[in-house]
Amino acid sequence: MNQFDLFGESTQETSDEVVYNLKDAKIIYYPNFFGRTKVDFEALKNSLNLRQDQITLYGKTHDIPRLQAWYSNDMEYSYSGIKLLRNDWNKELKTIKDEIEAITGESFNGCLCNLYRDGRDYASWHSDDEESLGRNPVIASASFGETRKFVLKHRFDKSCEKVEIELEDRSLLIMKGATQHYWKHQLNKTARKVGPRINLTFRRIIR
Ligand SMILES: O=C(O)CCC(=O)C(=O)O
Ligand SMILES: [Fe+2]
Repeated sequence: MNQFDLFGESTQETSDEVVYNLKDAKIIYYPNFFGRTKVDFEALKNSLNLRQDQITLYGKTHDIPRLQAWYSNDMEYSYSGIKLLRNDWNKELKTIKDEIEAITGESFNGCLCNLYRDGRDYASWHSDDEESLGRNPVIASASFGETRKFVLKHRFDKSCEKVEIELEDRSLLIMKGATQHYWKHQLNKTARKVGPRINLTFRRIIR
């Protein structure tokens, strides 16, 4: 049990902390991390400058299977050949960022926002291992809306079992240590009829 308070008052409210003991990874899950935050789903969604970005693979251009937006102080961001348009922090993201920073002791200067409109939207296997994040980045991943399944698999050791985590509304997942070097992750598609989900991944760009 990890006791903490998002607004610095003393409180009996607690959040369970689930620590995953994995080879070559440090992953902590906080269900209901944002239980008392004032930001709600619609306000958050409306605050984001979400866009349909495109990716070019083998000479063909496709819509990526979700909407996204990039927020940061002044850093541009790109991955897999997608260059994101930069936005200035807004009130909603600042509130969420402050709450995460208070608990993790980290400081983030960027946030990649994803909107999964329904079960057809997803994120395919990748690691958040862009050079701009440096070695052993801390990624803080906040979820709002529909619960969706997040899966991790070891990149090299096939004897490691896949790890599945149901990322619930108002939860926070921290990935740190060597996780991005040794593991890939994805956000599964689902055939179930599901509502929208917003995922915010706070990052620290170092160059
Ligand atoms: O939606 C998620 O939970 C994962 C998103 C993700 O992996 C990313 O943006 O790098
Ligand atoms: Fe990722």
